[in-house]
Amino acid sequence: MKKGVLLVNLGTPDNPETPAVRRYLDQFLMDERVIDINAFNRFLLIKGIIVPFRAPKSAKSYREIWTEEGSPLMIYTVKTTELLKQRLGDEYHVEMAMRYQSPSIESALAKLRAAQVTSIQVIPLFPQYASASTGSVHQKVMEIVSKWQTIPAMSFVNSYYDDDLIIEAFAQNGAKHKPEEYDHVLFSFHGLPQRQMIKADETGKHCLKSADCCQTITGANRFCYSAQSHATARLIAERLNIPKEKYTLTFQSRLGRDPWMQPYTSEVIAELAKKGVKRLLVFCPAFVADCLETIFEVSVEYDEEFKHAGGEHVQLVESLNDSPLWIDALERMVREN
Ligand SMILES: C=CC1=C(C)c2cc3[nH]c(cc4nc(cc5[nH]c(cc1n2)c(C)c5CCC(=O)O)C(CCC(=O)O)=C4C)c(C)c3C=C
Ligand SMILES: [Fe+2]
Ligand SMILES: [Fe+2]
Repeated sequence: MKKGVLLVNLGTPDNPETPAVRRYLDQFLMDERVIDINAFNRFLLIKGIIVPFRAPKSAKSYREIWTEEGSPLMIYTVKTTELLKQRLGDEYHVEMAMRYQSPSIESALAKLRAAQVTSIQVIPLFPQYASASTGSVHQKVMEIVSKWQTIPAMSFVNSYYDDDLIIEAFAQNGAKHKPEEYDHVLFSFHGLPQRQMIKADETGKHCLKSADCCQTITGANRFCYSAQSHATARLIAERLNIPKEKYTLTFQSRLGRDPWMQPYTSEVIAELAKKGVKRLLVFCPAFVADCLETIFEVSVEYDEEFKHAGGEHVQLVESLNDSPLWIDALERMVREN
């Protein structure tokens, strides 16, 4: 009998045309953990404003990154799954799913059930915990499995923001670009609304109560996406000997008008260019696979904004994708569970 492993990434549209992007955004943004406002307002905002306006614009961006094999996020997630299967051998049954669109978590769990696995280890493909990403995956898996007559031993990976192999994998990808030859380094993480950051502090006494609340991990902020992001950036910078004054942590991909985690990548890029920074190296360690947010938002949009403000070049550090160290990290996570 085999042990089950379920890798879950965010999801991507089935194709880069507006109807498919609309279906994707609709399912994604109607998730109560992603747009965490009351159900009626969420319905009006998403169905009435965000999806109709955003779908054609996002579809255009998706067409820029789409390859003959499909969406980069899907390609790398499939490759990662295949490589992990090879590493783990016959003792394990590995399946892959996407939180939104396909392949669904329902279908992957059905395959694990049909394979009569004795246990299921759920690994969301997000190094830092956020309710909107990891939490949503956990909730969806629990909703489905809780309806089964017999429930196997379940385990859920929360985060791996400080895993030494993950840090090494990002650092090695960065080292290829010789960070010492850049004027400045950014660690640009996917952002979240500030209210989601505050909700992660169950004590109500820590988050945003001091300017350095995210600089150390404590009981109150152990599940804070921002504090975990700061730890990831600090560890990569230390590993590459990048001095504190030469790097900045920022948050990208803001959606809507509410305040999100700060500082915003686009504002810092413009400020750096105005200060005379010409060459900028950008790590995106919230993503384990290159996707729209890295290939398009950083390499195309931020590069344009940076040049417009007087800079010369934004260089993206490629994500973990199918790198052997990333597979080493996953293999160890599974075997040590
Ligand atoms: C790192 C994990 C992610 C978190 C946390 C997250 C939160 C979050 N995202 C949105 C809105 C959008 N995100 C979009 C794309 C996107 N987001 C992530 C990861 C996280 N999001 C990835 C990997 C991707 C790329 C997917 C791909 O197909 O390549 C998009 C769609 C693109 C666009 O229209 O800009 C939206 C919208 C919110 C609102 C949110 C938390 C509140
Ligand atoms: Fe996102
Ligand atoms: Fe904080």
